[in-house]
Amino acid sequence: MAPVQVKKICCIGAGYVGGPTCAVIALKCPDITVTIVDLNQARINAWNSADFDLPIYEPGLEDVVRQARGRNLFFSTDVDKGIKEADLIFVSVNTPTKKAGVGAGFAADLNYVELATRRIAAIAESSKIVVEKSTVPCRTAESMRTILEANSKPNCKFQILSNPEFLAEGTAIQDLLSPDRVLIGSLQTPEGKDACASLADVYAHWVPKDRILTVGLWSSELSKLAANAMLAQRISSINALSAICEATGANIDEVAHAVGRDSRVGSKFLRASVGFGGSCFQKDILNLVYLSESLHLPEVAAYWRQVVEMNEYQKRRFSKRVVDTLFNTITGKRIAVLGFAFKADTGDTRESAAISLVRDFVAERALVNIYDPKVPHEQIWLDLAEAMPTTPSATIQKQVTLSPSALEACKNAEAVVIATEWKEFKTIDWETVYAGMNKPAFVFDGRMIVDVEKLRNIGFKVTVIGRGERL
Ligand SMILES: NC(=O)C1=CN([C@@H]2O[C@H](COP(=O)(O)OP(=O)(O)OC[C@H]3O[C@@H](n4cnc5c(N)ncnc54)[C@H](O)[C@@H]3O)[C@@H](O)[C@H]2O)C=CC1
Ligand SMILES: O=C(O)[C@H]1O[C@H](OP(=O)(O)OP(=O)(O)OC[C@H]2O[C@@H](n3ccc(=O)[nH]c3=O)[C@H](O)[C@@H]2O)[C@H](O)[C@@H](O)[C@@H]1O
Repeated sequence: MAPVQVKKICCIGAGYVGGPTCAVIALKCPDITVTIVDLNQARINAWNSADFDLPIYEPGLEDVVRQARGRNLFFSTDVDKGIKEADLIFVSVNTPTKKAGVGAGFAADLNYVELATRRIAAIAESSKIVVEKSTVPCRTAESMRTILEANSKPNCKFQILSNPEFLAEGTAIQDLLSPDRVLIGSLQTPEGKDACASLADVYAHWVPKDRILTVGLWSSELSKLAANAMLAQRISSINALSAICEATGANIDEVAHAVGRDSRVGSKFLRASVGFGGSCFQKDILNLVYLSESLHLPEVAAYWRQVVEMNEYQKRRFSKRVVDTLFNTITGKRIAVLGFAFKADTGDTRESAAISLVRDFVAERALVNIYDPKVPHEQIWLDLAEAMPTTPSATIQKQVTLSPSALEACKNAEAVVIATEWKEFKTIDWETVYAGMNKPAFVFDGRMIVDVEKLRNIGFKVTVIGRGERL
């Protein structure tokens, strides 16, 4: 059997990964019809909206969707039709951390993957290649195969591939158009290798062949967890060093620069911060911790767990530094929090460090003004309610104000806290901010974006992550 030429792709899950990934596939493969399906009607409506008011904000995404939608890119809630017509199906559903039951707080909740897989088995009338796009624990493909084989019609054969996604939010389109690598894992059987070649042909429409890596299924699944764990580990390492810098007078920017110039270390992903956020780093590391424990490797589990613990410490340490600096109390004081997304250029707030900061400030009975250029206000209220389940919503609403601009958020504040590195925060009119603040006016930069000297000259008391006060 030769590799099949893929003509119709269905992607189950129209989220941050399924949407951009398959939109780019449609853009680059005009000969392939791509249908992205989701159970969430509101999300699909937004993808289909006449004014391209897409459900996620991602630079360059609208342009891609404008070019391909209606041509060979379709969004639909008709999951069954999508499955039936496709010869290749991406499963790109959410895999959050389990909240209850065995492995709660660590293991990945594979319920959505299983439901999607069962739906494929129930609906498919012909053979298909099923691709795990979601990030899953090692050997999930085996469970998917068992479910498919046990429930499918006799004439349907399924090949399972692992094709983890490495895009980062905020740069998703750029990452997809020019990936460092595309990873495809398959069983090393002739059928598995053929399926792998079929998917590789799809990517070969625009990705150079030497960037398409083909490996075994389990290596592919584990590589995704490993990549995220190692990226997050770099941030926790630099953040751990930032605490030493603050205590000694060293400057974390200078340390990161000096260390990163060693070509074996490399300069990327060494920016100290108020803590990493995003939907995946913590989830995927906890998943790795759970996997290690299940494999009776407690030392390995403890090693990776520390990456997450260091991140929690970093967030706590930062809010404590704010309280300590404001004379050990922030009760009744107004604090402007600039940025609520977990990083710049996204409206996503999942696991954002800003949520922890605001929660800590509210617990200290401060008044908090929040401004973010992209995060919808309803999302901020939802996140705060979830972060403070025992605090009445009336209390949260009384203490927290959502501001329409950075300048507005800073009015009458005692302190400005920069939680997200949005570009516009680099060009704030600090003189105007200073004039409108109570004195002494403090700035806490959790992202190392302000010009410290300039702000000190204006009169601000400036605290930057990873910088001690000693000169
Ligand atoms: N967000 C990111 O930047 C990245 C995420 N990933 C991984 O990709 C996967 C998806 O992540 P996101 O796109 O961020 O999640 P998401 O939550 O934005 O999207 C998942 C979508 O799947 C839909 N869905 C769930 N079950 C379904 C079903 N049975 N049928 C149809 N639709 C269904 C949900 O309604 C939702 O819209 C996760 O495993 C994640 O770890 C991987 C790389 C990057
Ligand atoms: O599996 C995933 O979901 C994705 O997770 C991350 O992507 P993402 O979380 O979107 O964004 P990153 O740029 O990695 O940033 C994550 C967090 O780390 C923080 N960060 C990043 C880099 C750095 O040097 N310092 C730092 O604090 C960011 O501000 C952000 O809060 C990975 O970079 C992607 O390769 C991966 O596909």
